[in-house]
Amino acid sequence: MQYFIIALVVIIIDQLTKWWVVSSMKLGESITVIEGFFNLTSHRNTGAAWGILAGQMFFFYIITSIVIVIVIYYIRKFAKESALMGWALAIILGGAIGNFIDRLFRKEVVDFFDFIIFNYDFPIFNIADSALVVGVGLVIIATILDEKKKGRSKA
Ligand SMILES: CCC[C@@H]1OC(=O)[C@@H](C)C[C@H](C)CCCCC(=O)CCC[C@@H](CC)/C=C/C=C(\COC)CC[C@@H](O)[C@@H](O)C[C@H](O)CNC1=O
Repeated sequence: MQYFIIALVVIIIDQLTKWWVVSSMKLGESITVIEGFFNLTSHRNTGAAWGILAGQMFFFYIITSIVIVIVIYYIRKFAKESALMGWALAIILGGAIGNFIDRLFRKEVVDFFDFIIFNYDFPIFNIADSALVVGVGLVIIATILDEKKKGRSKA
């Protein structure tokens, strides 16, 4: 159950930051945080990463609903065995719902983290995207650790 609270915290932080960007920055406005490396830029994306499938909201509703159902199923199934897996899935759940809320009510996703890495202006993203990427990374780590643990117990 506490994993759903973690997802809720991610959603609240995500929605609060997006609300701040929408209410206090003009579209396209950019605030330099670290010169040449990190800006806060008010951006909108009607697609997924890199703007793929722009405008295909119905597709995103379907995909995100499937992601949410699968993650909830795995939280119920695996979170008892592995707290790390529970946290990872909860963070993914929060990220998926965070962007889902934007797609439902705004018909676009609010992005603002603008990093320029080695002169490449990485696509502008948000807390929900970060949660999704970090969550997927943690699922991979939890799975590897779990396989190692199983391997040791068999040996
Ligand atoms: C992170 C998943 C994207 C997120 O998926 C979601 O919502 C999920 C729940 C629903 C999608 C419809 C389905 C998954 C699509 C998978 C995908 O796209 C491949 C991703 C690979 C990954 C390997 C590293 C890149 C990551 C890139 C970015 C994030 O870097 C932190 C740049 C984000 C910016 O383009 C920003 O404008 C995006 C905008 O905010 C909308 N966000 C989404 O669609």
